[in-house]
Amino acid sequence: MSTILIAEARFYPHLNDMLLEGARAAIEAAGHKHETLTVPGALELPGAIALAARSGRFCAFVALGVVIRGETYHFEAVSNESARGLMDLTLQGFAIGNGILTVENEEQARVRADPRLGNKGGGAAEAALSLFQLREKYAP
Ligand SMILES: Nc1c(NC[C@H](O)[C@H](O)[C@H](O)CO)[nH]c(=O)[nH]c1=O
Ligand SMILES: CC(=O)[C@@H](O)COP(=O)(O)O
Repeated sequence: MSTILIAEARFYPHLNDMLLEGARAAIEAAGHKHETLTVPGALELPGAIALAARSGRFCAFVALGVVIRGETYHFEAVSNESARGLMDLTLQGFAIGNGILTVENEEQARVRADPRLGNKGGGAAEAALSLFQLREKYAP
């Protein structure tokens, strides 16, 4: 059994709670332990994961957050840079599932975050686990 770190950006707490529920359920169903850290927004997620990884305590990471389009270019900056940061870490060999929703409105986010509907938190956890398993197989 290994520990997976869930990093959550708590910008929209009620939506994040659903992502968290799905991610935790998927990790537990796979027989792993999990811990959760919280940061203010999605832009902090890659840095938080990079820092936590230095502890050497986690076999995989799940990034959870919700970015909803506003009036300015900020949406693109937060959406694209959080994804880029996570991908940079992934290509360095970290097993990371990206569960950051980038949506037009709250209803789109709700449908995707709800574990009984889109369950994107659970999907991100399963993606992290799949990369972890590949690393165990090819680069143990
Ligand atoms: N607008 C959203 C943000 N913005 C905040 C940034 O992520 C960041 O925390 C701030 O710029 C300080 O570095 N974050 C989200 O997670 N969702 C948003 O919709
Ligand atoms: C991520 C966003 O687009 C949003 O939260 C920021 O809104 P705005 O562009 O209206 O400042």
